[in-house]
Amino acid sequence: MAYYWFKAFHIIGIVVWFAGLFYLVRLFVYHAEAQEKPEPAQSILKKQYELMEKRLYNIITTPGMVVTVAMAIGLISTEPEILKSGWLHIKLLFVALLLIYHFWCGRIMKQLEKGENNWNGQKFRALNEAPTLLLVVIVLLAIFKNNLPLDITTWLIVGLVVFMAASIQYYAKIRRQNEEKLNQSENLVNS
Ligand code: HEM
Repeated sequence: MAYYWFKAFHIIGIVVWFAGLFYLVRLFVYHAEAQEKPEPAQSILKKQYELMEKRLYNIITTPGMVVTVAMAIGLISTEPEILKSGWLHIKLLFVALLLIYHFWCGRIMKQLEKGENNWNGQKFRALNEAPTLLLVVIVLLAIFKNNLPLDITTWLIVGLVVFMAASIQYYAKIRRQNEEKLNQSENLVNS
């Protein structure tokens, strides 16, 4: 029975962790764009995003990670045989990448606070696609385990995820270009 409790809270931890990671990097997008705004808007927005990022990272994202990992340790300690499974070893490689991404985001947060990060919104938007790919691969490994099919269906699904991520980036780019054009024509009318 303990195994099911660990698994339930493992999945709850994952949901919380990913919600935090996705929202954090979205805040980085707004934060980076705020740095291009005129004063006093720039300082006001910067302060607000710093506060939101810190709270999100410390109260949601990191606890989500801790719960996920702690419950995984619980799962393994109740069924140590699992440690011999090949799929778990591969999954752990991707989880390691996810952990690196998590702490790297924490570093970016501090750099933004000190004004030491000069990434633009576009770069952060692209960065926000990385956890999507990790999520898909890790969940597929956890579900299919050693039977993960590497046939056309899997590649079609991975291709679809990449296509969706690229389409979102493309749509955001077109929308920003239209906004810039609108702002330029408004400035022309006002001047
Ligand atoms: C320290 C890192 C992790 C370890 C050691 C770990 C280990 C495990 C173990 C032992 C199970 C039980 C497998 C079973 O009952 O068949 C499990 C289930 C699961 N894990 Fe993880 N996990 C980790 C992180 C993650 C992450 C980051 C995700 C998602 C991105 C994830 C997704 C899942 C899912 C969806 C299940 C349920 C699979 C099922 O019931 O068939 N895990 N994990």
